[in-house]
Amino acid sequence: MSGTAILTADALVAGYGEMQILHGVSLELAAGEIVTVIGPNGCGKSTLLKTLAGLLRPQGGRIELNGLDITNATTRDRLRAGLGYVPQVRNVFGTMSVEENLRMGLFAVPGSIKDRQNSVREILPTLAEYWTATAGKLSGGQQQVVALGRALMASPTVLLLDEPSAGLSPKATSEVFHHIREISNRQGVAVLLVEQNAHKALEISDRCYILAEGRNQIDGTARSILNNPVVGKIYLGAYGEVE
Ligand SMILES: Nc1ncnc2c1ncn2[C@@H]1O[C@H](COP(=O)(O)OP(=O)(O)OP(=O)(O)O)[C@@H](O)[C@H]1O
Repeated sequence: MSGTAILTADALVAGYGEMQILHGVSLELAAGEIVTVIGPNGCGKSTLLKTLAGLLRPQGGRIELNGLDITNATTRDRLRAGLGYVPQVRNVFGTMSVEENLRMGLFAVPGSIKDRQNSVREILPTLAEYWTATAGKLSGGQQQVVALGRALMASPTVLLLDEPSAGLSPKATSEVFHHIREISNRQGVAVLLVEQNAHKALEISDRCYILAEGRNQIDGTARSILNNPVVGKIYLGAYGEVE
């Protein structure tokens, strides 16, 4: 990793009731980095993001954001400290307009709605095309951009994105990934991405963590993971032929 860590997870243990899913997962994220977490179905990728976002209380380990211990902080406090989260499903308010969806992004943090909306529209100019539309009537790709926009309203320093390409066409996936790259490049936001679409995600990523059975397996630069034939065969093979 280059630069100082903005988000650190150390030896996270978490799960659901008696069922432990994460058995000591650790990771670091620096400002402006895009880092992808990949791994087999059910290995705990979404559980990791939920734990970082504060939806699941860890049974062990520590999470720090900007040097602040947020291990037991509420989701609201995490949001205020600069942690944004876009879940995989139900990530827009379907009956509200795009403009109203973005307003909702500022519910827990102080700020001028108009100023923030203007700033978000500069980073995601495509929002202007469907600004007054009802969010639930938009395509999957457009809804994903709305979800990104809503998360950006709170001026996060870190964005956690759970499978932003889920259910999208290859074209829509490329567009969403382009927006993610822009958010990182132009705003210096650190992005932690969980993805099934490992190849495409790695193409826009700086680094990668591979999880298996709730544990860290391999990590390295995205390039080294993409170029490693053994890793490619085991972890990327299933996705390698998908455009
Ligand atoms: N709310 C829940 N209650 C109980 N078990 C759950 C819950 N959510 C997930 N699990 C279980 O936790 C394990 C890890 O799930 P998780 O969604 O974190 O995996 P994942 O790596 O994101 O998988 P996928 O790639 O399929 O989305 C799975 O066995 C899953 O069935």
